[in-house]
Amino acid sequence: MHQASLFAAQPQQPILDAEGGVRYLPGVFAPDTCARLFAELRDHAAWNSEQRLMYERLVEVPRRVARYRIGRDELPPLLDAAAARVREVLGAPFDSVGLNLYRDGRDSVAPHNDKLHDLAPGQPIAVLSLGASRRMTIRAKRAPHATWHIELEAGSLLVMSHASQYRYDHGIPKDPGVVDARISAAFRVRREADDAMAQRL
Ligand SMILES: O=C(O)CCC(=O)C(=O)O
Ligand SMILES: [Fe+2]
Repeated sequence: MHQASLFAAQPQQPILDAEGGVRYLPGVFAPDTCARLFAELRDHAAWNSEQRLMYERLVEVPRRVARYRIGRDELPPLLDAAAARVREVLGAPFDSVGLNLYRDGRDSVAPHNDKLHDLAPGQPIAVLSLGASRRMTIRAKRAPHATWHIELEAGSLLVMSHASQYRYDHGIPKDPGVVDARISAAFRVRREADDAMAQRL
């Protein structure tokens, strides 16, 4: 089975497809920008605990989350600036951002693909990492389940194509060695925003 670990100082593209596959871009944001944004989000984002139905029981998801519509909700100011930068770097009209707060290595996100029904086809999903590094596991849904482990460092963008969500799951496994917090900001383009833009062209 294909297994690869990436701990990269250079851009990487572990998965290829017609929409850019999966790319890891380290160092897009400078360390001091990341530190300020991390502190702003940790202290001022509208964090929620969410519950999920699992085996007919409601359980709390093992992280905190917050969501904003870019251009419609009032974003924490540094997040607004970061969103503009991510739009510019990737040339995609991101209009929503989902935040995840992993308080320490006991927090995690289970393997999943991002729900595609309200996302614009052909547009990427970009995950900005802040705070502690955490390892993302990306795994092909089909046997023999090729797997990549990518160390997501502060300041990096992990960019996943829309198409990749059909063929791969991604997750952040628990890691007892991690004692510090991490925040990720997942930028997405909603389907309706893309339609509205197409109608204006
Ligand atoms: O925190 C991460 O790096 C991944 C988050 C994620 O997969 C999601 O919000 O859908
Ligand atoms: Fe995800």
